[in-house]
Amino acid sequence: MAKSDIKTIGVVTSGGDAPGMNAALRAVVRACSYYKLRCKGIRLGYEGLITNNIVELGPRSVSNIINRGGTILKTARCAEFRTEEGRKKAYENIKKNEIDALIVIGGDGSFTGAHNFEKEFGIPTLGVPGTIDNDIFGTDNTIGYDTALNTVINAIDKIRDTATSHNRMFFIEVMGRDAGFIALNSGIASGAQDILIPEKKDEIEELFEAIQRGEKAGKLSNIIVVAEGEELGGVYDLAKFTKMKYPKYDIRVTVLGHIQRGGEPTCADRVLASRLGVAAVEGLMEGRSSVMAGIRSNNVVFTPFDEAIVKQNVINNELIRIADILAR
Ligand SMILES: Nc1ncnc2c1ncn2[C@@H]1O[C@H](COP(=O)(O)OP(=O)(O)O)[C@@H](O)[C@H]1O
Ligand SMILES: O=P(O)(O)OC[C@H]1O[C@](O)(COP(=O)(O)O)[C@@H](O)[C@@H]1O
Ligand SMILES: [Mg+2]
Repeated sequence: MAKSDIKTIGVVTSGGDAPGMNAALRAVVRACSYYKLRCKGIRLGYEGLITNNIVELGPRSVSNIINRGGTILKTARCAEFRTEEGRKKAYENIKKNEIDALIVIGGDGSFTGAHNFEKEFGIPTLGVPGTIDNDIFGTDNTIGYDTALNTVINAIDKIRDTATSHNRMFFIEVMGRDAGFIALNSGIASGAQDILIPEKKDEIEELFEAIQRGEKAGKLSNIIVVAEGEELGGVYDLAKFTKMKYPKYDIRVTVLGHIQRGGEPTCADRVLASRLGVAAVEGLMEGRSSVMAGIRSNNVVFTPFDEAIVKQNVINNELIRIADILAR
């Protein structure tokens, strides 16, 4: 579709919410207004496309949301959009609402859906990476990741107070689905004795060695950060095995859970979201589609959905190395 053909842009937040999605939505709406395009918000993720839950958005519709977590459009995981039938209903509503192009703020699953939709119905789609997991190729950071990291280290700092007071060992599970970005970075920032992530093959003996090293170094309490996708086992099993091996340790488990998805976005996430929201509108106006807007080395880049979905955002081995050096 040529630049001049786009008159109305639809915008949807989809998949797990992430702090900064509202800031991205605001940027999309304000950029549309700046370029004199209409903007329509699809509520409840792809479900809103299927049920025609679509609202007109103007610059004042997004007042006072830059600082708010969650998404005012709401979001969902929508099974029906995975079916051709569901996407056909979505297309009918896109036509009914005269939407010419779609901006999808979400994760890899949402981009897969957008990509399929564009291939089937020719509606240009453009992705904005919003997920706390940071598991998307084509951007240094995803929207929400920095906020989630800060939430995690604030929580672990509190746990450290009580761990130290009681000479206890804590196993702390953090989110990330199959990725260990949150675990590795929060583990370093909170001074963890060991960090277990799915990207690194871990043996239980290595965990025990890390614990022994801590003991030899005179540590009386320990924080072990475990990514939810860790293949060696979940936090409860790891705590159980450790207790069997070292009965003298007083061990507790904390699963941080959905607290990691909420809260006001950090400055870094607000700026990232603002840049990517504007880039998404401008990208569509330049005729780009089936791509994701991202920021790499401080520059806006567009990565084809095919690549963004299939390729992995790789863990920096340097971080694994320094985590090991510092836990001594
Ligand atoms: N293969 C697919 N085909 C069509 N739609 C999909 C596909 N995968 C995911 N989706 C849509 O995207 C939504 C969000 O995907 P999900 O993986 O839950 O979250 P995220 O986008 O955060 O990774 C799903 O609920 C579904 O509606
Ligand atoms: O809220 P739900 O549906 O239980 O999903 C939990 C998952 O969502 C996340 O918080 C975010 O993942 P997505 O951004 O891919 O949706 C993961 O870290 C976690 O595994
Ligand atoms: Mg995902």
